[in-house]
Amino acid sequence: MDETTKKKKKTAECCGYPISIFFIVVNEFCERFSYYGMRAVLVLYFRYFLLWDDDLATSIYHAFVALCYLTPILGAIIADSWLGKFKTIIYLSIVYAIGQVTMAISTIHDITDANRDGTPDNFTFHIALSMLGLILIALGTGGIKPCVAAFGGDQFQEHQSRQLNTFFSVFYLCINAGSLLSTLITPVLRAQECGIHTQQQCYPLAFGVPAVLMVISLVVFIAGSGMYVKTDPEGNIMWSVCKCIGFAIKNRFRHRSSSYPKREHWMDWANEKYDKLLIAQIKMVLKVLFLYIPLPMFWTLFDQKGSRWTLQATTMSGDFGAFILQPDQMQTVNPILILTLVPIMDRLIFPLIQKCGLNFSPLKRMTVGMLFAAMAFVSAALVQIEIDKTLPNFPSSSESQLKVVNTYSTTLNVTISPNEHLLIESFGSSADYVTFDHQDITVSLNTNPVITKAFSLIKGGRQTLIIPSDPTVMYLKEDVKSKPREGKNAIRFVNGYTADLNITNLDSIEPSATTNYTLVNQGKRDFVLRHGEQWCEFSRKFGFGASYTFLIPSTVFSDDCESITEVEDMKPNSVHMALQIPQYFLITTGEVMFSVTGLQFSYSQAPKNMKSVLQAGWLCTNAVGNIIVLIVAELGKLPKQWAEYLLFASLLVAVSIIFSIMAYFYTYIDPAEIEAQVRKEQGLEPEEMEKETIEMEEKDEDQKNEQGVKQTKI
Ligand SMILES: N[C@@H](Cc1ccc(O)cc1)C(=O)NCC(=O)O
Repeated sequence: MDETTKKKKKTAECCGYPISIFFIVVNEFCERFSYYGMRAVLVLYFRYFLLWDDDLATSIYHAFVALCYLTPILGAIIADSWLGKFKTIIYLSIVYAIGQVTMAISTIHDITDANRDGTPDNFTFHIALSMLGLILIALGTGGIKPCVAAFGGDQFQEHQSRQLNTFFSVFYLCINAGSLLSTLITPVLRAQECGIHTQQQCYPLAFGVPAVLMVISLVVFIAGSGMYVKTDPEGNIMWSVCKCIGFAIKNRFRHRSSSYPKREHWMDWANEKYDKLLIAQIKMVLKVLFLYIPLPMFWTLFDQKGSRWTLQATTMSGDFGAFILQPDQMQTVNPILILTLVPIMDRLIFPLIQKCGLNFSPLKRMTVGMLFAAMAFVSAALVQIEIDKTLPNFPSSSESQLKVVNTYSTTLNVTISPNEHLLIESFGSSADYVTFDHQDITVSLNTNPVITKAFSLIKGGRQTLIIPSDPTVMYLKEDVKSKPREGKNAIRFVNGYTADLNITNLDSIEPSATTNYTLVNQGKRDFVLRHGEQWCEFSRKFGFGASYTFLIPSTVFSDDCESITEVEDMKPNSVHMALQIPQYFLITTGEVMFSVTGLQFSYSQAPKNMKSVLQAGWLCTNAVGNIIVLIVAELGKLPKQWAEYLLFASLLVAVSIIFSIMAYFYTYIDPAEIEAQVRKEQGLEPEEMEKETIEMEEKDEDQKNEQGVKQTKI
């Protein structure tokens, strides 16, 4: 059907739904698979392929997500004023697919690995290519986002309003089915090994599969081509809207004297020059955009699932008996709950509320959704308080902490000036860290003769004083001072053997030396210790987030590794990750009430020619929410994490109260009805009216030049 045709065509239906919806829903499933699948491994790619540090990786990741929610404005402008939704989706999906392919290519290390050592030789090439890929992806995914939902809505006829509401729920289910599958699959693909010259983590596969899914998404969308209802772009509507608003403000200012009668709405000051229909449409959009002002706060809390809550999970135990859950996998609870909650809400809760005679209007649902999100953060705060009880007492920025490990042959009396006395047996350690509020210390050992040595401790750090078999060379070794990342365990070895030792996956250690920390996953791990022909095997079962120093004695080979002792520098996590389920349940219930409803509301309250614009406005609230997260992260945190969670919860409660007041004064409209009424008032038939709107806009510039601004005194 020609895009210039203005009337909706009668569409083929199945069970009361337009068949074209099938293609849109499958397209959305594939696209969200592609987006979330790529996002799931993106930070790891930055961190371990491009070798960026944690801060840079996290900042670029959040900046990318924010960009993905800002580009919808561009997509909406292109769709509503130039290409129409159908062509915009096709063209921007091509850009998106090219972006995904570019991204996948940028992860092939063999392209620049001339020396075949498994790492790229030209990082600039990989960074440039991946940034280009990400920009194209952000443009594509953000650009099509407001168009796809609105285009789906356009497929419904007026008599299908019940089906239209179900469509938005099914649409949301598809988003979450796609994202759930991809967030489970792409990390597994990434963990495979692949490569031409050397075998490395398979990022090309982890990014390649989302690229393929994006191509499939495009093909599916094109396949439905003949069945879609395609509404026209209305000319440069955004430009007309801006000019009309500008004129209203200017005209109001010109007539600011009290001798001019007031007008019902400030936009009515555009009456002299602009068409009544356009003014009525702008009023509708502004009313909704005004309501959006408090909404970013919801996303600020919601998007912390991926950051703060995942970090919280790294301090918890993911041992569920039958399976082990990694901290970042906990996020998949969100789409799983969406898939169960959306049908329950739609089929059970909302109809039940309606049956009870309660008016649970969209804006009320959104307010309740915000309150649920606030409760989720209260729940997160309670969990945090439980975790804090089990966390070590880390030093403040002005303190230093010290532990002593004795690998000398006898028990030692260790005096740390001025008045710390520790009795430490051979191959043992002090019970816990001793905290100092000064850095310079002197250590004395009761050896014969007494050995005394001065040390300067690291401010805000944790260190261990290693006393080797020759105590005169005792030395400080820096310890981990936060929970190891991703729930892993940090381990190291002190070599009390008389010669160099080789330990599986570690460099050779000299006698009396201590290795740096190595991160090991939860579960049983085996290490082989070797010196020349001699070897023994040492096994240890690890939990989550602990840190150990293993002391290897000189008798290690004669007793088959039995005599290796373990010093627990940091206890394993003991609070179970299942305690996060209530907060996930609350935030997801909030999401269903807030986000699914917001999507429907944005569509239903927008005039026909500005539906994508309003969808973009809705998505922008998400971008602003992400930017707030970035700012809060930069400004620093409250000293206690639970206090920060409570602060966010209180802010959202305050915002939801403001929103409920704003919502109270909002009157729901039927844009089509208002438009018809304005047309009637002007005595125009619908088509005549639309023609006139376009003509007026075209004439607008000429009129301005010929007559100047028409000044009518009212
Ligand atoms: N519930 C989110 C999707 C999601 C899935 C997995 C995660 O780890 C986080 C979020 C959702 O529906 N978002 C809307 C969208 O359009 O993507």
